[in-house]
Parts: sequence; C-alpha cells; structure tokens
Amino acid sequence: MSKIPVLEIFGPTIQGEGMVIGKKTMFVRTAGCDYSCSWCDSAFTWDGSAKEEIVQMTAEEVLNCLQEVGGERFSHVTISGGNPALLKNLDELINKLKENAIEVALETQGSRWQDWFVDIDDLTISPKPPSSTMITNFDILDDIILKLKDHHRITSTSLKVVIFNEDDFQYAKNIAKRYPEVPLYLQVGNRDVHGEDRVNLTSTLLDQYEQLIDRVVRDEELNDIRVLPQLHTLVWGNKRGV
Ligand SMILES: C[S@@+](CC[C@H](N)C(=O)[O-])C[C@H]1O[C@@H](n2cnc3c(N)ncnc32)[C@H](O)[C@@H]1O
Ligand SMILES: Nc1nc2[nH]cc(C(=O)O)c2c(=O)[nH]1
Ligand code: SF4
Ligand SMILES: [Mg+2]
Repeated sequence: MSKIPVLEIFGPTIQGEGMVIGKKTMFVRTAGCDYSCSWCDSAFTWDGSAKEEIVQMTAEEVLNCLQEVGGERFSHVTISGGNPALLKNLDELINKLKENAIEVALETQGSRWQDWFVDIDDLTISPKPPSSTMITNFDILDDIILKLKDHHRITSTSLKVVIFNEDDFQYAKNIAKRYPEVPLYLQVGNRDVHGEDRVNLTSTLLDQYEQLIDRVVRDEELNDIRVLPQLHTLVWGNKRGV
C-alpha cells in the first residue's frame, strides 16, 4: 500500500468555507504545496516549519485515525493541504472513504489535475489572485474545468477566490466570466494569520466582509455570486486543528 504525507487529522468540526459551509466534517491535511502564497494561512504545510509532524500513512491508517479521533460522529471528510492534488495515490483514500459511506470534499488551487477529481463529492478549486503573488496557469485551469464538465461533475464543483484588494476583485470577475457555469464564491482574506487576539481579528474580518459585500452589491456584472467569510476564523481565530 502506498503512503500519504499527513500533517493533521482533526474534527469533527464545521466546514468554515465555501460550497458546504457549516457542514459537519472531519479534516485530513496533507503536506506539501506547489505554491507559496504570500498570505497562506497553512504555510506550515510547505515551509518546513512542521516537517517533523508529517506522518506517512496508508489509506487504511488514515481511515483508522479518522475513526479514532471522530468516533461515530461524522459522515463527511474534507481533504485539504497544502495541495492534495499533488498526490496521485489519493484515490486509495477516497475509495476507502466511499466504501465506508463517507462523503468526500477536497480543497485545491487548480494547478494540477488528478483523475480522482471526478470522485469527489464537493470539489473546491481556489485559483489564486494577484495578492498571493502566484501566477495562474489558465491553460491548466481551463483543462481542469473542461474535464470536470465532460465528466458531468460541475454540480459537485465550485470556484472560490480569496479577496484582499481591488486587483483580486478584478481577477475574480475574470474567473466569473471565464467559467460562467461554475458557482463562484468570494472569500474574505485574512491579513493576520498569526494574530492571537480573536476578538480583534473577528472585528477586523467582519469589517472586511462588509466592505466585500458592498463591493459586490455595487457591481453590475457579478450578480450570480456568493460572498462568505471564513466561519471557522470568526469562531476560533487562527487556532489550528478546528
Ligand atoms: C490552505 S488552502 C489549502 C488548499 C489549496 N492549497 C488551496 O489553496 O486551495 C485552503 C483554503 O484556504 C484559503 N486561504 C489560505 N490562506 C488564506 C487567508 N489568509 N485568508 C483567507 N483564505 C485563505 C485558500 O485560498 C484555500 O481556499
Ligand atoms: N473549519 C475549517 N474549515 C476549513 N475550510 C477550509 C479549511 C482549510 O484549511 O483548507 C478549513 C479549516 O482548516 N477548518
Ligand atoms: S495554494 Fe493553498 S496551501 Fe498552497 S500556499 Fe497557497 S493557500 Fe497555501
Ligand atoms: Mg484553513
């Protein structure tokens, strides 16, 4: 059996972002990313700071750990990272979860395709706007969306763009125009991913949420759109493992 580099297994908690926000779920966080976003809130998955915490696990070991941690209290697992789409062998875990009647969500940035994308129940693709300092390869992203369309998977897919500034907003508008058939979520960017004052952070994020809503409300092109905060950050601040 092949191994998966795992950094965190936690929950049950609620999905704090995007298309299934509020849903009770467990999380599996894989190590490694092909990006290095300037504002990444999970930089420990790729910057080496948590490399001693990475555990190489088989799919069966991940399932056992999920059951140890979550007991009978879950029927949904979200795989995030890092970029879990770097892992070709993740199909073994996805299949094992499905055999156990567990729904699977996955978070990725749309820089790599994997054939197992078509088996994901809630696939979130989060292309990165200019503030991240990453450059989107639109040939790859077009190809991913086309493949999902060809496999009739658009109803299980969403796009999510994190917004920090006006350039990011214009980037999101371009995404909306380019992929009109895919539901688009705008998410408030957290500028202070290391801050420990939850009350202060919450108040700042709610102000930014209001500003983002105002910006969307004023726009005449972005009408079919959803605007969300990171719910888990409002509730628990920058705490890990929630
Ligand atoms: C940590 S990433 C892991 C999955 C994948 N690498 C990706 O970026 O989509 C999970 C989600 O958190 C978002 N995110 C990361 N840092 C953030 C921040 N500072 N504020 C708001 N959202 C953030 C990402 O855009 C992505 O949608
Ligand atoms: N509750 C909760 N919701 C989340 N949605 C996306 C997350 C992520 O880091 O990928 C995340 C996370 O870390 N916690
Ligand atoms: S792609 Fe995701 S995990 Fe990778 S650096 Fe960007 S936000 Fe972080
Ligand atoms: Mg997160």
